[in-house]
This record gives sequence, structure tokens and C-alpha cells, in this order.
Amino acid sequence: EKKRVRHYENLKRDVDPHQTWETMGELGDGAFGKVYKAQNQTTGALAAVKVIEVRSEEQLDDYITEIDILASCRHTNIISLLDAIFFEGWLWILIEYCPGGALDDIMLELERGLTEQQISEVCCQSLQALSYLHQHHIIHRDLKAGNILLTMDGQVKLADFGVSAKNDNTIQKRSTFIGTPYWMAPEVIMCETSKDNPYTTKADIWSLGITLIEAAEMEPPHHSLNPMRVLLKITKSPPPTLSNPRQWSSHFQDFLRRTLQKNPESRWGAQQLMAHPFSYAGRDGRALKELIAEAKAEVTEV
Ligand SMILES: COc1ccc(Nc2ncnc(-c3cccnc3Nc3cc(NC(=O)c4cccc(C(F)(F)F)c4)ccc3C)n2)cc1
Repeated sequence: EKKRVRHYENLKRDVDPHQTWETMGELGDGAFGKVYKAQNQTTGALAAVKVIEVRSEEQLDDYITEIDILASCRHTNIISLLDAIFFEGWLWILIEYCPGGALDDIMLELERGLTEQQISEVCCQSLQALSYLHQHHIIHRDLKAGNILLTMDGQVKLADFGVSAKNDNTIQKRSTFIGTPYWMAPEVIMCETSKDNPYTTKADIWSLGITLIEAAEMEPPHHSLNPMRVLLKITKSPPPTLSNPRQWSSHFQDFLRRTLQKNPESRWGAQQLMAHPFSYAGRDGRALKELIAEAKAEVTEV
């Protein structure tokens, strides 16, 4: 019988991706499928491509949320979708390639955290991405250095290698996936236990504060505790602070205080934080360009 085949606006069918895209090295092997670096045969454009084996239309439906979020997000500091193709049981999600890789890998490569100027530039650009998502009623839910990609000219591109929830006005499509515990806001942890009080975009603001401490110290607070103990620690402890405050400016410390408020209502929003002197000082972008140049220089091409 005729197979029921749904039409999805952002998905191409019956186009053979091998005609347009040639895969090169492997970029990662996530829980969801393999990720390769790929090059467009016609334009030469570079992409990161997630290739997923899809056995049923229902399973395909699960990935459509992510593709729709990506297709609807057009912002200079958010990763952009190049193509989404479903061909012979395989789903290809093609994303603009960011040669710098993720911020946590860059810190591992350089074996050090970021300078304050570099952190303020990450902060400034991440806030622009968050402000855009929040205006479109999208909560990222898993902001951390591992989800911040960098381009060669020091631009931040926010990504999400897990699964994020798109919270429309009507229904809240809760993804079963919960964010990485170390970066989770206290109210998200509570909400994970009591499902009634839905949390807001302010959860991403808390995660931004944790991500800036991670950028300064290479690890988030409580990183030595196991994930279960961390959930308890975050809800029970006062907001985390930088380990060596004297190394950092009062602007940076004040910015962290505005984001790491345990009560989401007293946490500043993305728009407000963009005007804070710490993030405002990060408009320049040169310090991140230097960071990438150093990280790339370290890798001797074999
Ligand atoms: C290890 O060295 C490198 C070097 C360069 C790169 N560059 C790069 N550039 C672009 N993407 C990737 C990537 C790496 C591993 C897994 N997935 C990647 N990109 C990707 C992201 C997504 N989805 C999202 O980023 C996403 C999904 C939902 C929401 C959102 C957001 F809310 F942020 F917009 C973003 C889908 C498919 C792919 C292939 N990696 C990575 C590692």
C-alpha cells in the first residue's frame, strides 16, 4: 500500500546527498549517530554533517524539531543549517562548519582558561545568541563551553549537541533529555523532580554564569563531585563564585552575581545583561581571534 509520507518544510527527500556532498574526516561519534566534516562539490562550502539511520516516520518526526529550530534560527551567533536531506533511510543534517571547534576543546588544547577580555567577548556574543533564542521563546537548556563553537575570526556560534527543547507558546515539547548537571539552574533541578512549575529562559542565564566560570577555570563549579551529588549541591549551596576573586575585575564578579541568583526572578535577562559593563567591554572580538590563532598554531598538521 502507499506508504504514508509526511511533507516537512525544511526537509528534502529523494535527493542523493552524495551527489552534492563529499564526506571527509570524522568529527565526533555522538549517542545519536556519526558526525563528519563534509565539502560541497559545487560551492566548496565546508559542513559538519550528522548522519542518522532512521527506521520509521515517527523516528524521523523526532529529528524534525531540531531541524525546525535550526531552520528558524537566523542569527550571526547561532550555528546555521545548510541542508537537511532524508535519503534511503538515512537523515543528513548539514551545518556550517566552524573550524575553531568547541571552547572546551580549545581550553584543553591550550591547557589553560581564557583571559578576562576573551571571556567578556564570549559573554557578549553568547548573550546576543541567547537574547535571540529567548525572543523566539526557545530555551537552549544545555549552555556550556562544549556547546560554544568558534570560527577562525573569533566569532561565537552557539550549538547544541544534545537535544534542546523548543518551548512554543502553546505546548512545551519537553525533550526527555535533561541538561548536563553541572550547568543546571537550581529551579531546573527542582522542576525535574516536581513537573508542575515550568522553568523559564532564566535557566539559560544561570548556565551562562556557570559557563563563564568554566571559561575562567577550565571546569565548572563542583566538577569534582559525581553528577548525582552535584544536583543536591547546586540546590543546597549558595551561588558559586570564582575560586581566586583577586585575579578578576569587579565588573566580572558583579556580572556573575547578576546571573547566578538562585531565584530566577532576581536574575537579570539577556537584554539587561548586554548593557552590563563586563559584556559591553566584549564587543571588540580581537581577543577571541588571538585565542583561535594560538589554538590552531598548537595543532601541528600531521
Ligand atoms: C574536534 O574538532 C572540531 C573541529 C571543528 C568542529 N566544528 C563544527 N562545526 C559545526 N558543527 C560541528 C558539530 C560537531 C559535532 C556534532 N555536531 C556538530 N554540528 C551539528 C549541530 C547540530 N545541531 C545544533 O547545533 C543545534 C540543535 C538544536 C538547537 C540549537 C541551537 F539552539 F543552539 F540553535 C543547535 C546538528 C547537526 C550537527 C552536525 N562541529 C567541531 C570539532
